[in-house]
Amino acid sequence: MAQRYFTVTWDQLHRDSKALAWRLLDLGPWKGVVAITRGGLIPAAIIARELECRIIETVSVVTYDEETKGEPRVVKPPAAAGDGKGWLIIDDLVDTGTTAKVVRAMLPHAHFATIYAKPAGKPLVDTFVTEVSQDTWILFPWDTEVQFIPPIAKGQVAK
Ligand SMILES: O=P(O)(O)OC[C@H]1O[C@H](OP(=O)(O)OP(=O)(O)O)[C@H](O)[C@@H]1O
Ligand SMILES: O=c1[nH]c(=O)c2nc[nH]c2[nH]1
Ligand SMILES: [Mg+2]
Repeated sequence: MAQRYFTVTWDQLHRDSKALAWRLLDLGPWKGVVAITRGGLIPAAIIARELECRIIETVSVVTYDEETKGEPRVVKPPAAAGDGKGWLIIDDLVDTGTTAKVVRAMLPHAHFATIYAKPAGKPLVDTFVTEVSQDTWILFPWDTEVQFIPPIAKGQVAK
């Protein structure tokens, strides 16, 4: 179980996705983008828009059920991307690197980019924007809602 949470708003996600696009701009041109569904879909759409890339392929890997990790299952391979040469793979984050390892094996010549990276998965990523600690769980805007939070003084647990 994560020790802390890092909440990402839609605004922040858009900003960080654009920051990633800036880092990728001079590394292209790209034949297309491979989005790792589902978490990579929205970042991939933002990045493809910024890089003026119209070709988007998907690869579906299921590794987690909420915060519980299981064996990675490839539900859909990235058929259009060949061995990955000239293609850009986008995911929202790398955590343990399990998903990245599976996708890299399918597309060994692609460039792998994520918005967020935790230390264990970082060596598997070519380009990322923000590092968070391994014990942090990132909460993405599609998994959360705005809700009432009690004042700090009321919410404190007695020590
Ligand atoms: O580095 P790892 O430990 O493999 O974790 C990272 C992966 O886990 C999440 O996907 P998830 O399996 O939850 O599927 P989803 O994208 O459909 O939510 C996330 O979107 C990454 O793809
Ligand atoms: O929403 C998520 N946040 C995370 O930190 C994470 N790590 C693996 N899979 C994840 N999904
Ligand atoms: Mg995912």
